Amino acid sequence: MKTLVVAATKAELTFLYQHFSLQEGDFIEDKNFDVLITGVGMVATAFSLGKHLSPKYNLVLNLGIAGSFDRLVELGKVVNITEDTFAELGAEDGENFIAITDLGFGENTYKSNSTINTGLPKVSGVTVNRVSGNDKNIKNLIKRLNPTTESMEGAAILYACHYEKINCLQIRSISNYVEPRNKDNWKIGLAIKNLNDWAISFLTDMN
Ligand SMILES: O=C(O)c1cccc(C(=O)CC[C@H]2O[C@@H](n3cnc4c(=O)[nH]cnc43)[C@H](O)[C@@H]2O)c1
Repeated sequence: MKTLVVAATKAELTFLYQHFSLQEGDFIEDKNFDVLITGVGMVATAFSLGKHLSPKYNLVLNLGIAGSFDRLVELGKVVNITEDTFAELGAEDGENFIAITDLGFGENTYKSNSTINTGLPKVSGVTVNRVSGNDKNIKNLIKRLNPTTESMEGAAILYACHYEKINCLQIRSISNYVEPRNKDNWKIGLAIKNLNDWAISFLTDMN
C-alpha cells in the first residue's frame, strides 16, 4: 500500500521534489509514495484523480496553499482541513443562495476520514472556482459557512476519496487572507516553505 501526494502545482512541492530527488513530471512513482500534480481547480483535479486514483493507495495526502478568512491564523501557518464544502454548488435566488443540499441534489460537504495525528490545528474550508476577492461575497460566505480556509481543489479531493473509500488528509499552508485581491500581501514563499517542511517530515516519519 502506498501514499498518493496530490498538489495543484509543482511549485507548491518545490522543496519536496528537491529533498526526495524526484523526477520531473506530473505523475511520479517513487519507492514509498507517488506524486500527482493535477493543475489548478476542481475540474482539473477530478480529471487527474479519475486517471490515477486507485485502490493501491491507502492514503491521499493533499498538499497546497490556501487563503484564510480568519486573521488570527498567521500567514505561513500549516493547517489540517478536515472538512471542506463546495461553496458555489447550488442556485442563486435573487440575493439568496440555495445550497445543493437544499435543492435535493446531494451533499456539498466532505470530511477527511483519516485518524492520523498530524499535530496540526484542524479547521474547516470551502472550495471555489473563483478566488474570493469581493467584500460582499466574502461576508456572505462567512455568514453562510463560517470557513477558516479557501482553496480551489480541497473538496474535490475529499469527494473522490470518500467515494473510493481511501483515507485522505488535506494539509495546506496559509499564503494569504481572503480579501479584495492584492497579490503584494501574499506570502507564497513562506507558505510553500512551511508546507514542504511539514510534508518532508511527515513522509520521512511514515516510512
Ligand atoms: O505566484 C506564485 O508564485 C505561485 C506559486 C505557487 C502557487 C501559486 C498559486 O496561485 C497556486 C494556486 C492555488 O492556491 C490556492 N489558493 C491560495 N490562496 C487561495 C485563496 O485565497 N482562495 C482560493 N484558493 C487559494 C488554490 O488552491 C490554488 O490551487 C502561485
